[in-house]
Amino acid sequence: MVTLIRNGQILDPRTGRDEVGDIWIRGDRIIDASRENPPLGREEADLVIDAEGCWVMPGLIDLHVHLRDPGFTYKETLETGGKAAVKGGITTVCAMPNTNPPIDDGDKVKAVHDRAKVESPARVIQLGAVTKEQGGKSLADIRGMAKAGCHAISEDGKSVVDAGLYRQAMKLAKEEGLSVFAHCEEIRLVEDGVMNAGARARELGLRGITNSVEDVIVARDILLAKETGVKLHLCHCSTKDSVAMVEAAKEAGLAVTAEVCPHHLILTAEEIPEDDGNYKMNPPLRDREDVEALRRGLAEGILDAVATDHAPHAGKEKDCSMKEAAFGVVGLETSLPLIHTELVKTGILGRMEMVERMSTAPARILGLSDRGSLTAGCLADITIFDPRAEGKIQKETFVSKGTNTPFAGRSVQGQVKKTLVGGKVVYEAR
Ligand SMILES: NC(=O)N[C@@H](CC(=O)O)C(=O)O
Ligand SMILES: [Zn+2]
Ligand SMILES: [Zn+2]
Repeated sequence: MVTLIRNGQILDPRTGRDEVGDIWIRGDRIIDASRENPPLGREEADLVIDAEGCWVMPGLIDLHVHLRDPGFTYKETLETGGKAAVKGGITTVCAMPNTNPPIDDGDKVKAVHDRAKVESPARVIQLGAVTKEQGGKSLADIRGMAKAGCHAISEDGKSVVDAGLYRQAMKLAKEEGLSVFAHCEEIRLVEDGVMNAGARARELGLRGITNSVEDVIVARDILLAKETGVKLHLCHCSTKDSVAMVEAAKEAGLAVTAEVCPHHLILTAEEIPEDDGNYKMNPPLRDREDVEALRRGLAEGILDAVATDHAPHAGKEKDCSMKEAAFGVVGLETSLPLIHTELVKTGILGRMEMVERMSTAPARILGLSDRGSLTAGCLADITIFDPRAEGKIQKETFVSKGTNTPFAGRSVQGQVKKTLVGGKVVYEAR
């Protein structure tokens, strides 16, 4: 099967290619072709996709997603999460292991990978837990999970409190060539906080989460990574001091990378209109100066990647006071239009930088040399995005089981038109 994507604005951060052109696909790979040297006549392609006026970019890679499968399938499944991903232009997701049971051995990683190939239209990389049952007491089967292709370990949902155990995990991860994806939260500093500490929490009569909850663990984890030499990836950075510490770590030459979520880049705690559980996530929405630091960090590449931390929950777990609500918001279907509208259209991020932070950098962090680019030989995982389309975020249209978003009703510019995974069209806008 040969597919031709015609006349799109090709955006490939790995080569810097930014021009109107064609992409040719044979089977599941992109093939070497230029306008002057097409592999076939246009009539001979099995499928021709007209991408005029659209951006053609390497499929987005989301380093941080909760698919809730197995065990919490009332919130999301491999199928619904995978469909939400490709609708959002995301072709590979890293699934966090805080399922039920938690993914803590090689067989559990393999089981998700086997099922995902059948059930999810997006590619799924299952990350492994750091400790057995995410219990924080003994190490998970890190070697077995590495063999099953987990790419990284993460205790996401919490931090490993025991620094000694965490250091052992890092040493083992390094031996196995795995990264450690760190959720940074000093639980003993949380004191039942449910939103950012500050004026808005006081006005709403809610307990606050200070920046130090994140910052002290970011510092600890960077120092442990320095000692062990493991590749450390910091999840959902939300504070200005996190950005400063990542910058310092990079200047010191450490193998530290970091991600930031759309909600932390766009919303502040001050903008939380009322005590509504749909504004509750971990880490919480922060102050304006944190948001400014995150934006600067992303623009300058101190923060490497945008990841959604897609965290679906059932309606009854979110449509309530922040005191009762579960932590987490969805993001797969809204990330690209939000980042395009709020950061690219506003001039904070170039369009090429956007693609770099959402595809090329995540591929590099995961060590996936055949994704994150549109060069010949790469997997034909491709997102076709119309930057002109006007739209609104409407939960009613979500294919995720989760509708817990703080962005409902918001106007956005840009829409995913088609998503290809391995050369096959897996999503098409109606
Ligand atoms: N981010 C969240 O608020 N919630 C996540 C856990 C996590 O990412 O830490 C979840 O699993 O629901
Ligand atoms: Zn987390
Ligand atoms: Zn998470």
